[in-house]
Amino acid sequence: MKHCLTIAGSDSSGGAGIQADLKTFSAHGTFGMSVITAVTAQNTQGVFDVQDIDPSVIAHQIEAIFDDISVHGIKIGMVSQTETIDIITKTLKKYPLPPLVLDPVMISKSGYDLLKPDAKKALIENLLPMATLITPNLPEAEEILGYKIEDLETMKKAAIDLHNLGPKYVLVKGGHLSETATDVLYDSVNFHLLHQEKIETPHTHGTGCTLSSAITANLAKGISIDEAVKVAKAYITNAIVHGFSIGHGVGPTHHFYELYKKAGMIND
Ligand SMILES: Nc1ncnc2c1ncn2[C@@H]1O[C@H](COP(=O)(O)OP(=O)(O)OP(=O)(O)O)[C@@H](O)[C@H]1O
Ligand SMILES: Cc1ncc(COP(=O)(O)O)c(N)n1
Repeated sequence: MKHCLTIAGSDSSGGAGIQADLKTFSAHGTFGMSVITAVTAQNTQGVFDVQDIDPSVIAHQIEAIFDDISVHGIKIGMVSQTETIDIITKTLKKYPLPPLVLDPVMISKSGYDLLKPDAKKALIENLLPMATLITPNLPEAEEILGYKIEDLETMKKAAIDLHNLGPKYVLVKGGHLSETATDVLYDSVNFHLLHQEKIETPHTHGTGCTLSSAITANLAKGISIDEAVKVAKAYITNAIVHGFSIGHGVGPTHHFYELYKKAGMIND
């Protein structure tokens, strides 16, 4: 069995962050482990509070895992502040690393800053070059590059410019496009377009977390980058199709729909 590690923030409502990552790892038949960078108080309606975890505790979590257990894939999500990024970078550099997927989480769907604006520089300089793959959404790619991205042509240009910042591969996600949800994968030579019609649903909490964890699990299994992203795209699309309401706002995606249906837990 492959072991996948998420280094990210906790989402008390279970739709995004560490909780979405662990569900995704399990759904892919891998063993999930976590390093918690921050604890958020959030639900389907918003983020209400954040407690950053002390950098030494972040370092100790990483060391506790790597000193004892083989890690076959790493996903990094919410990293919150410069001190957090610095300690993650410094501690990970002590170990040989498996494929590392960086989701450069900046602002929640509900509009809360999950990365302090002054930490953008550390994210770009320290974490981007360590990544096998980065998975920015359009606002994140715009924030890193400083120009507007609104169609496939500018997504391709952004992928090349982001690749020049150090990651081996780049996936620019099109969930924020107005017409389609087409993503662009750039492997330093070719573009792979992952076409998908927009699914009409309000329940998209944690889509980016889920996609990056699904890719991580696929890479941990030794699947090639283009196939890992293609299979993960099918996974997130299915998870969005079966997204559901659990509160009064933006509900989560469904990781175990087929399993629950087979077990007679879903009747539709
Ligand atoms: N309404 C939708 N229909 C189909 N696919 C979608 C939809 N919304 C997002 N996606 C897909 O979900 C994946 C995640 O993309 P998205 O742009 O939502 O990430 P994100 O904004 O980083 O998510 P999060 O804010 O939850 O981290 C991408 O493959 C994107 O194309
Ligand atoms: C801990 C954590 N990590 C990531 C997200 C982004 O997810 P979304 O944009 O769907 O709110 C989040 N809300 N919380």
